[in-house]
Amino acid sequence: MANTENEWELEEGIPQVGDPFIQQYLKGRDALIMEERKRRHDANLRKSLSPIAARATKIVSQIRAQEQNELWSSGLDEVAAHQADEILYPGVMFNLAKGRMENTKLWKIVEKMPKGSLLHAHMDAMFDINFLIDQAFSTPGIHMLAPKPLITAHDYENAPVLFQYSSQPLEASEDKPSIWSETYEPSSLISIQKAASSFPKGGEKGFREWLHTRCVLMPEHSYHHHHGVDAIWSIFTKTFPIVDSLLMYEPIFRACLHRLLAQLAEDGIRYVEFRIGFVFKFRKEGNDEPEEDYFEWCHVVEDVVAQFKQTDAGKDFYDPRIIWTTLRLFDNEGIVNSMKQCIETKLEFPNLISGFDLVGQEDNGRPLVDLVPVLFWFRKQCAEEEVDIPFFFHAGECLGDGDATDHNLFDAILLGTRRIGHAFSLYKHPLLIDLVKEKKILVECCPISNEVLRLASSIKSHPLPALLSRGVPVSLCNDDPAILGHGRNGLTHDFWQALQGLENVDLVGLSMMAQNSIRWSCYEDQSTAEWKAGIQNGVMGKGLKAERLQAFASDFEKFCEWVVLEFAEYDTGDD
Ligand SMILES: O=c1[nH]cnc2c1ncn2[C@@H]1O[C@H](CO)[C@@H](O)[C@H]1O
Repeated sequence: MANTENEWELEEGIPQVGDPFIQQYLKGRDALIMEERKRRHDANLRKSLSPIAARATKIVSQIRAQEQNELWSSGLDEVAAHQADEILYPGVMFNLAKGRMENTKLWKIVEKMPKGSLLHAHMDAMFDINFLIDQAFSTPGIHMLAPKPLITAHDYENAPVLFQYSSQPLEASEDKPSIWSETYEPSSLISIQKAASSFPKGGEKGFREWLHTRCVLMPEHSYHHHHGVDAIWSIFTKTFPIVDSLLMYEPIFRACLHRLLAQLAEDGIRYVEFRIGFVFKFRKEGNDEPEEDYFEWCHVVEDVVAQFKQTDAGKDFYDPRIIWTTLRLFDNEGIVNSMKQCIETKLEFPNLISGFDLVGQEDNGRPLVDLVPVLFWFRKQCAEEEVDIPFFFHAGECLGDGDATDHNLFDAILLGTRRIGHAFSLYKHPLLIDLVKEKKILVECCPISNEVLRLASSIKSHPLPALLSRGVPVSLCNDDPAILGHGRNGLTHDFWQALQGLENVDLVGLSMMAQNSIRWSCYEDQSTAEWKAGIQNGVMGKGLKAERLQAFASDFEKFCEWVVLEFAEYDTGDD
């Protein structure tokens, strides 16, 4: 067959691959590809791989290729595949891939990989909702309230509801009309037990299911990309008050935080910088009155961390820190009040508070340029109080090209942000890309969040590779795993998506991003000069950061040894 083809081609005068000038073309082509690779984020790391890491990388890429061929094609014929909505290909949307993804060899590998630090995660969006609901039922005194009764289907889906601790006896709820009745007295407290047993759609079981749907984005929400970003944000933002109101009672918060830290450690993460919007009210155990400030909340965080570090799972975990966040849609007064609280809390808990940011939908909130006066005020105030609270701004989490949200990137950089949250629109800014590299700013990239919140419909259409190819430092983050539908804490899903969906991202690429997460961790207060030196010197530097990079290097080497042993059948030996 090949011969006949060949003969035909020769007769026609078609040059053959072996011909010297075609070979020369191919050599030039390879050289161009290699030349471009030198600009990639992981080019240097690739040159300095240990032999075992090089072998593990090849093995992982082999497994990826095999799974792409065997697992990520449905085996159904075209019509059946369409009917079953099972059209599988590498890079298929997160929620459609999730179940299958968690049963792959690639998953087993990524799960085991040491992942460094988690730098972009909203703490209140990280607690497994079913666990939270269990806690609400098992903790004495949890009550439900709503500004108006929930009657219509629309109310069930949208109306605000909250939870609150109260010392009032259970019987106090007994004779009151429940939340689901026209005669419910607005904002009166009904015990969660009564609210659940009187739930018209299936009692406690139905109540638990309903509550769960009010606290997470369902897969269908993420599929409907044509509904746009604002529509999903409107559902997304309604989840937070419910979750926060449950979470911000001391006994529940303690149980949830301890469990969360254990899950992160289990996933190979050794440090986390939590963002949390300080707009909730925190109640200490048994207190009807909420705290006025966040000192008690900070005490609890420190206490739970200390307890966790006593456990076997927590012994290698580094002390987490908190990026203080406020909402970008607040007016100046609201933002300044939060800034004052931030400084007050920093003075009291210097080791806990690491930075400042503004959260909430960027398109729907105030752009950074509007906030320049208050941000300058904050800087001055910090200087007067002799505290260092660097910025870690969200910016460019949008589809805009040249609109106000897109322009947040300019301000984030000009205002000296140390990292940028999302920077989804950065790939459209050649000058800013150069600046980000020059100023050593890291992009906290959250690929699954961007998919679910409808900025990209798949990892394949995500701007991550556009940044990596230009040598922008990136770390992968999970943003809001409990609400977005990751179904578990950790970075395995986001790492897996990048590895499986992007041919250019292999084990070296993942390792680079994990190392970056350590280099850009704000483990301790540092002046700008110290911070930059720490990043610049990396593993060769002195101090905490260098030590932790060394620890990662040794963990990663052990992990590579495991890959080589565990998947020996894929090992084709050294080059
Ligand atoms: O991806 C995000 N971009 C901006 N804000 C966010 C994102 N995820 C959560 N929040 C915001 O953070 C607060 C909870 O800590 C919530 O206000 C939520 O809207």
